[in-house]
Amino acid sequence: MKIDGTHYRSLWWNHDNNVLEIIDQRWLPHEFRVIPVVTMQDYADAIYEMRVRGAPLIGATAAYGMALAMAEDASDANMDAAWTFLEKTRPTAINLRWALDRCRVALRPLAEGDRAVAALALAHEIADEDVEINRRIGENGLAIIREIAAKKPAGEPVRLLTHCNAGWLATVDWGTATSPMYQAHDAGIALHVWVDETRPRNQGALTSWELGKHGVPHTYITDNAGGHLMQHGMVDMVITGTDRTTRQGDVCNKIGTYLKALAAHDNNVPFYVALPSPTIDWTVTDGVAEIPIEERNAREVTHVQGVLDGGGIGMVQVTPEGTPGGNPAFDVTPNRLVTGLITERGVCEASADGLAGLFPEFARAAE
Ligand SMILES: CSC[C@@H](O)[C@@H](O)C(=O)COP(=O)(O)O
Repeated sequence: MKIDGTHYRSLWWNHDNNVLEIIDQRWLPHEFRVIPVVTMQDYADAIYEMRVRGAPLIGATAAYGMALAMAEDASDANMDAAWTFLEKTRPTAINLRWALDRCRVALRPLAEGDRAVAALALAHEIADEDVEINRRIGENGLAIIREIAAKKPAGEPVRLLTHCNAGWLATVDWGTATSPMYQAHDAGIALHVWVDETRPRNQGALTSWELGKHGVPHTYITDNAGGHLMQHGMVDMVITGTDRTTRQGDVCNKIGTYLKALAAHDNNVPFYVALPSPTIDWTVTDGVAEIPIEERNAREVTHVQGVLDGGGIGMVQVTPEGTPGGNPAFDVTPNRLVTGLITERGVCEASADGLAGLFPEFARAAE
């Protein structure tokens, strides 16, 4: 993704200082700040405090955290301690555990003296793979957008709706839900994107920032506007990301996704989910019953961050003093509400058969 002409990933390795650098997303869209991640505590804080966020980016960050742990002490005991320390930072996005498991499986058989170099190489590999997966999701999603565009009157844009930020900032590059948007825009297809604000943390502002930087026309809307827009024929397709998708295609994503899927179903609007394969949890069948939903600090609901009238970034309280806030951060959309899953290997039905058809080796291994 380019920011004012410079290409960025959401994280990168600083070879001069031998340290990971990240874009501190807490300050976006108002300030673009880059910070180093130096200690194990920095890694845990970066994930928990959402300096990095989005399922794929959390996974890649955790892999670099494991690399730091191996550079400090490459023993089995420290590997297990780092796994536990990082895994507990955020419970819902499966990419975190997926990345930590992949590191542990690859590193365990190695001699302790070889683990630090191998762990860093593996973190780079996971980051690079994420970029390629998302590029391919973009190609596969582009085909769907093309089909919709072909049926529209000349000059009318394809109107998409997205929830949260499943963008470049939530991955290492491209984004998942936004990758088809960027590729369609770059292919000359006229688009307009409705961007849900996504309370409580307003990740829609991140999506708006990204789309703006890429020149994709968009409008920031309240979370409650989508149903109305769909009733009035103003949405051609919904695309969201996912934090964990079950083997039968139930999709757990940012709170409010389920309501968008219900509205889409009621209005015959296709509802697609952009799904990188590391986000599939092959051990889970029923998403509503089995996926742990992160409950975050109520202050994220009772307060909102933004630019203050006098300048500077600050928090304002929106509730009466003492009102309790509730903050479940994700919800589950059952597969029956999902039109299709856009993966790096192609598009499939949101079902056990659909996923097993595209990823037979993982489905078999999970049996
Ligand atoms: C490609 S990102 C997919 C999801 O991780 C995204 O939609 C989302 O819900 C992010 O939640 P967040 O709490 O901001 O980490």
